[in-house]
Amino acid sequence: MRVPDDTENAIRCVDLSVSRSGRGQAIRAVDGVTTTLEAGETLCVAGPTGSGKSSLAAALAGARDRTLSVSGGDAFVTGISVRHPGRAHRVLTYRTGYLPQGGGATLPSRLTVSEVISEPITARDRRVNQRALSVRVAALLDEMHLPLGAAAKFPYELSAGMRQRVAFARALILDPRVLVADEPLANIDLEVRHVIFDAIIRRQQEWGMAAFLVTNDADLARELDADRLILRAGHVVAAGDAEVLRWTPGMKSTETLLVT
Ligand SMILES: Nc1ncnc2c1ncn2[C@@H]1O[C@H](COP(=O)(O)OP(=O)(O)OP(=O)(O)O)[C@@H](O)[C@H]1O
Repeated sequence: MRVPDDTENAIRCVDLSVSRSGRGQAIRAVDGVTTTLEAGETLCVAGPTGSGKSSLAAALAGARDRTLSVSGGDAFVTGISVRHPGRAHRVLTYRTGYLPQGGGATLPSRLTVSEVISEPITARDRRVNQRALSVRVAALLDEMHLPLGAAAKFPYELSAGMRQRVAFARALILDPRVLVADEPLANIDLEVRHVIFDAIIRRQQEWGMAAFLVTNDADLARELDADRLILRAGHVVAAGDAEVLRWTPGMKSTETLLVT
């Protein structure tokens, strides 16, 4: 099987629609989104609650979620279709580091922090060199400003902010080409904000990691010199770079928010 590989466009959404089906009827959580994120760049997605940000992120990350389906258009992540990834799904989730919404609060409770962080590797290959893995986990703990002793602890023994940094480390363990992080700053104290910021910048500079971030934090978008995408009711209402947001005709900037 030859897996597509687009090294320029980390993410390319083409009229992408994503449906959610809960107990009731399916709804279109994301409706006709077209956007591109190039390698090495950052895109911050903002919008009010229920506007489809998390559904978009989950679809792009190839999350296994029965309530979620790509119902129109497509998106290509490093060239791999998220609508019909087929056997390339494994490569898609290998190239993409995913921090789901509430990632810190939903860590596997029976695993130690070290096991949680290394799970994306151990789940793929059980014969991994344990010593090399421990070194890698230790380096990530250090980068996340977490004590080395946290490795042997269980998630419930850590604060919410520490757990979020553990979830972030887990998203980074495979040296992803694309980071999809849903509210990466959730529960993160002001003093350690820069840890998240620095980790993203370092990887962008080292290997051109692209970052797709769900955040309503305008400061983060500014600090990362990110492009912006503003959603409302599943639609893109504005998009642009850090300086200029272009509003979709018919949308009033005052309606939307948050991103000034
Ligand atoms: N697991 C789910 N099952 C069914 N419907 C869902 C599910 N998750 C989200 N939805 C619905 O999909 C729509 C988009 O929600 P989504 O969580 O993607 O938006 P959001 O912008 O990320 O919101 P928030 O900022 O509150 O997280 C909403 O109408 C929501 O009710």
